[in-house]
Amino acid sequence: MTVAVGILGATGAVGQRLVQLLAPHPEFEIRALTASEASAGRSYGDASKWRIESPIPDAVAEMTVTETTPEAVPDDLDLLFSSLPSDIGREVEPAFCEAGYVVSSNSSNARTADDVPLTVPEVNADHIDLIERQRDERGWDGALVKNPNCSTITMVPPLAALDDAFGLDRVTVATLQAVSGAGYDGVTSMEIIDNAIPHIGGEENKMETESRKLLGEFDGASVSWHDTRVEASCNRIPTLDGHLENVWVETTADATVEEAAEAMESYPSLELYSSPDQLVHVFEDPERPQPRLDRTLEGGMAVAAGGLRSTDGGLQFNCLAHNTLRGAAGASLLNGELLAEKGYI
Ligand SMILES: NC(=O)C1=CN([C@@H]2O[C@H](COP(=O)(O)OP(=O)(O)OC[C@H]3O[C@@H](n4cnc5c(N)ncnc54)[C@H](OP(=O)(O)O)[C@@H]3O)[C@@H](O)[C@H]2O)C=CC1
Ligand SMILES: N[C@@H](CC(=O)OP(=O)(O)O)C(=O)O
Repeated sequence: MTVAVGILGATGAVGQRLVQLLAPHPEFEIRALTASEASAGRSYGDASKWRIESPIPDAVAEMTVTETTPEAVPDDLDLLFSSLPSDIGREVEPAFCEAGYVVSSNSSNARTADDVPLTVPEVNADHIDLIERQRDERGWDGALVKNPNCSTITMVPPLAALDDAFGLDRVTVATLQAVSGAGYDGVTSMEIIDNAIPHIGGEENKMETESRKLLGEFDGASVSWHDTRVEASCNRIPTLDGHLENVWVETTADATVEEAAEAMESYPSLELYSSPDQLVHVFEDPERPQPRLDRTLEGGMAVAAGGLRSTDGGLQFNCLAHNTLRGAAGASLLNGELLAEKGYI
């Protein structure tokens, strides 16, 4: 089976990661690349200012970038990936869905909308069937599916493992986020070198809401959000890739460190092409995980955890994931693979 795909916002930090992951994909084939008016009409190699460690794929470099409108892309595409700024995504993604395209989006708009599936396939693949309600209510032939914020994705797999085994009552998290999370033009070197910035606009609220939707129950019509309390504090630090997070949890049932580690390590992955063999890897070395050493675990698609210890009433641990792979492009790709497996494309 060949799935013809396009990438909206293909020239950006996440768009380039999508190209990197899609170019060698056995089933998905890149047929369209879009960006802003400034890039439209140029070759992808020229417009993208490729910044990824592996070379730009030759065939993709020669493709012409188009504007980001339904009229500008081929109408026989099976799937679109969207890595647009959220204000642009908010405007154009519904237009693509209305025109019949299925969109797997990484942008933050509409993530918490009642009829939009927000999925991490290993955690809540069943929520994808919200598409039925979305199509009924919006009259779309296409569909819109979201992956969560990169910081949220990093903590949710270990939290899901703890929730399944012991129940979750309260989560507190502090993040140390890489500069690539702000996009290529997001943080200047003068702002971030020799520094840390204790604010990332809107990020705390995303972690506090998206995590509860992801961990919620889907009854076939709507998602009841998990009732755990989640509190976040987000910080930018001068790493390039990989978000590291310090997490404190209060569990409903008591959990020892050994039981918690076992719950995380045995939390199941999926058989999708881009799924890691093991979703959460737990380090015993208290100095791990570290961004530079551990962000490429299982091709950047696994979550690394460590520093597990008991606290008064719960547990503390650290976790890490590659923000533009597992946290963004890889997350959208997994959702695309889930859409294919479930027959939505
Ligand atoms: N970086 C990360 O770790 C993560 C990012 N995200 C989200 O993913 C999305 C993309 O992020 P990122 O790749 O970092 O952003 P970038 O700024 O690096 O890239 C933005 C992309 O959108 C295109 N674009 C900008 N304006 C327009 C427009 N008016 N019309 C059409 N296309 C436009 C750009 O094209 P051009 O080159 O022509 O300007 C570029 O392709 C954002 O919503 C971001 O919040 C989510 C999780 C993690
Ligand atoms: N805000 C995140 C990345 C991001 O763009 O998140 P979102 O997809 O929720 O907008 C960061 O700076 O690391």
